Order: sequence, then structure tokens, then C-alpha cells
Amino acid sequence: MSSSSSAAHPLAPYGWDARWEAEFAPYAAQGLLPGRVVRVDRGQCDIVTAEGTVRADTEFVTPRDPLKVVCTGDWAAVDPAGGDPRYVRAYLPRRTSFVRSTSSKRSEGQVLAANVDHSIIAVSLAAELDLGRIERFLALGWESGGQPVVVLTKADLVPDDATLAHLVEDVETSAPGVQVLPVSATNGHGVDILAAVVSGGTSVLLGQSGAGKSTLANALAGADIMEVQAIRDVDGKGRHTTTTRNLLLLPAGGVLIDTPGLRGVGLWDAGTGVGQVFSEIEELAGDCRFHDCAHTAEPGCAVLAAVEDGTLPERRLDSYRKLIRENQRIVAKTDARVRAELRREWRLRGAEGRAALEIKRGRLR
Ligand SMILES: Nc1nc2c(ncn2[C@@H]2O[C@H](COP(=O)(O)OP(=O)(O)OP(=O)(O)O)[C@@H](O)[C@H]2O)c(=O)[nH]1
Ligand SMILES: [Zn+2]
Repeated sequence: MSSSSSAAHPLAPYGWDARWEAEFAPYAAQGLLPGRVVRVDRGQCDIVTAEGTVRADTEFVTPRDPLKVVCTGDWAAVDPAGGDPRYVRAYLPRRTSFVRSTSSKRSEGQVLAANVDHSIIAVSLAAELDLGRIERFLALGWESGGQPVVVLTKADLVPDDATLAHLVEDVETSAPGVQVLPVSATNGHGVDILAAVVSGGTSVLLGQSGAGKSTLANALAGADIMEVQAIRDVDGKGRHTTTTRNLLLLPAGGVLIDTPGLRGVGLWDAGTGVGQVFSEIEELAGDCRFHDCAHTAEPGCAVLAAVEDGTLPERRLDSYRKLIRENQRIVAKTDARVRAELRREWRLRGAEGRAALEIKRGRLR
């Protein structure tokens, strides 16, 4: 299969590529249609296929495990025309997934979006920068398996270029391996660059309320947004004109997923993500004398040495510790096995650990 043939595919703008096509082959052999899920609600979903948007029942892809329920962004195998109702028969294994780990009683997570390539973290320049908060959103973004991008919104409100450069630099220090992009939807500054960054895949927008996500989505979607949503309704049941899509094609290329769930996503369990946000600290830790160095007072600690000589800002180390603790606490709340492990670990840490255990115990129950 050549890449030119997949580029010509009607679903290519939605991210269909030679790899998806190869994975879909067994379903194609059964006469099923490939399509991308643009919305899921009430036991049904909307799927964009080469023939237009179709509505299909999700009964066969709604298992008890919430992580396995079909969701926006999935590549689905749907019945061809004639099925009444049509059913989603299966969906392709996800390359990445944006999971909310429920902070409540249920220990399972919930998938908010599938096959996400970029997490755009919107941060307003109208308020004072909270680097710790940015780091948490980054952890969440990394955890999803996509590449995070930090967008500093409302750049027009920053009085001068030198100040702006300074702010960008501050955020860059907190975001190794991540592009930091000042953008203004008001004067258009940086919008083209962001559009180019997200043109190559599927993106989600994260950030606090008021950070400028909707404004950014509109700036990216441009005037074409209505046309994109008015895709042909092949089943002729006229239901699609009124429902909103959670997955949009962007005029400069790429796909944007914006669901209510993602909108409200907080800062939960993101263990491996935290390591990526603080990659320079994890790298330094490799040089600590002790393999299990906690970087508190150990001799030969490379992390503390870096704080000492000024190469690592102390704020970064504090933030790292805080996020790791927070993450452990949340995981412990929902996972009895980890809870038992944590207890054992605290016990092993001796008197100090026991004291900590007593304090934490109250919160874990
Ligand atoms: N000056 C300026 N204001 C902006 C810019 N982008 C957004 N705003 C303003 O910031 C406010 C919040 O923007 P929204 O896009 O609604 O923020 P949001 O992140 O979608 O907020 P939620 O929907 O609550 O999650 C609005 O009053 C916007 O007009 C910008 O580039 N410059
Ligand atoms: Zn150390």
C-alpha cells in the first residue's frame, strides 16, 4: 500500500493512513466500512465514513470495562448501508488514549478521547503564570501518549516583547521537550504557527476555564467550521444537523477533539507523565549515588547538587515532589494494591515513614 493511495482516501483528512488501513484489512474483508467516531451518546454514535456521516448503535462496543467503550476519535468498523440499525462491530486498537482516572469510588478510568497526537495546553497570559499548574497539565498530556504543546494565550495583553520572551522562557524551563507558543486570537499572532503544529494529527485542548480554549478552537477552525459540521447525512434521517460534533476537521489540516469531558478534565493520576515533565530531574537522578535516592539529604545526590549549583531551580524540585506525592495519594485512594505497597514502603522508611503513614492514614480511609 503506497502512502499516495492512503493520502487520496476520503478519510485521510481525518487521519486515516496506511497503518490503519492495514489493521482494518480483516474487517474490510467482512464487508465492513471504516470510519472515525465523531460523537458518542445514548448508545449510539456518529461516524464519518467515506460515504458521509452515519449513525450506528454501539451495543457491541460497550463492554463493562469503561476503558474499552468506544469513544470519540476511535477508528470503527461499521455495517455497510442496509443494516437497520447499523452497528459498530469493532474498533481498531488505539495508538493513544486520553484517560480520566476517576477520583471517586470506581477504580477504573474513563476514556475521553482516542488516538490523540497533541495535547494543546492553553495557559492565559492575562493572569500570573502558575508553573506548577502548567506542569500538572503537562503530566496529564504526556500520560495520554500524545505530544504536549503549551499555548500561551492572550499574548496581546503582554505590554512588550521583552516581557513576552521572558514569560515564554520561564514556561520553557518547566516544559522540557515541549514547544511553547505565544498566541493571540485577538490580533492573530501565532495562530498560523499553531495551526501548522496541529495540522499533522489529532489534537485536544486542555486548560483552566477562561484560558481561552473556545477562542482558540474558533481561531483554528476559522469560518469553515459550519461547513465542516454540515457533512452529508447518508442515512437521510436528518438527525445530524442539530447535534454538535466533538471532532472537527481543521481547515489548515488536522483534527480537533473537544468534548465536555475533556473540558472539565482535572489533574489526576499521571504517574509516568510526571516523569516526562521533569525529565531533567529524572536524568540527574541517574547520577545519584543511591539507586533509590529520595533527593532529600542523601550523600552523593546529583539532584541536590544541581539545586546547590543553581542549574536546577528549587521550585522545579518542589513541584516534582508535590506532583509525585499528589499522584500517589490519588492512586492510593482508588487502588487497594498500591495502597498496600505504599504502606509497606512507608514502614520501610522507618520512624519518619511511620509518622507519615499515621498522617496519611486519615486521608486514605
Ligand atoms: N485579549 C484577549 N482575550 C482573549 C483572547 N483569547 C480569549 N480571550 C478572552 O478570554 C475569555 C475566555 O476565553 P474562552 O475562550 O471562553 O476560554 P475557555 O478556556 O474556553 O473557557 P471555558 O469555556 O470556561 O473552559 C473571553 O472573554 C475571551 O474573549 C486573546 O487572544 N486576547
Ligand atoms: Zn538524589
